[in-house]
Amino acid sequence: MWERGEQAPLSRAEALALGRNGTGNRAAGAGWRHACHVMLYAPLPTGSPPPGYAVLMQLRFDGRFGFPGGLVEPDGESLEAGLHRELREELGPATAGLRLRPRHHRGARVWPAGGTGSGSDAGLVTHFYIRRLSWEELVAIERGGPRAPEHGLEVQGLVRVPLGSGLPAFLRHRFAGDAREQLLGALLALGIRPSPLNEEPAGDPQIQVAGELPPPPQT
Ligand SMILES: O=c1[nH]cnc2c1ncn2[C@@H]1O[C@H](COP(=O)(O)OP(=O)(O)O)[C@@H](O)[C@H]1O
Repeated sequence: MWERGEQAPLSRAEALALGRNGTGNRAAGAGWRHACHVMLYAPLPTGSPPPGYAVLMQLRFDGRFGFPGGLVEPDGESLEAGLHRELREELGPATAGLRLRPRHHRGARVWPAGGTGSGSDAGLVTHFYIRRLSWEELVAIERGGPRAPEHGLEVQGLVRVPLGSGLPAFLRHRFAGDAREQLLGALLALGIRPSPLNEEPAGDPQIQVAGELPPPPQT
């Protein structure tokens, strides 16, 4: 079972200072694997209804939702190069020219060895990036998705996150790693939050959005 890290997010530099597989944090008896995922989003064309953004996630092979990305090679591949490689594999050729920079890094979380339930003796660091696209870039990536090498294998398809009344229901899905927390944090940063008015009537104890949703009605 994945246990949520309690610590505050680390900066890119702090997370890299932990080291990589077998090269860092020997005192803890384990190296660190680094995984990078990115939220790609774009403003909708002028005149579109609020909240005015399209935000991409993907349905993974394991039935969970997550952001595009994956594990960085332990042999010196930079975080951004690893993320870019994963994007080309998962989303296809439309991402080939996409520039991903350290300034797009929005924080990292540390998952000590065994915390993923994978049985791996390496801890995991999940890095989160946010990259704004033009509308044309986003649509090109969506259209190119079926041509990606991993389409239908690791990735079942890209989805736009429903940002209106469907958001609370979307958040009930299962998410990979800390993707749900990453999504919520990114949406809040964009000024998007689930409206209590849009909340479904029967309260679901699994839905807890920054403690802002009202308690379920007493029946
Ligand atoms: O969107 C995400 N946000 C945060 N962590 C994620 C996300 N997707 C997957 N993970 C976690 O990161 C690790 C590696 O990710 P992923 O499965 O994408 O890599 P891979 O495709 O290289 O095997 C997994 O343990 C997974 O739980």
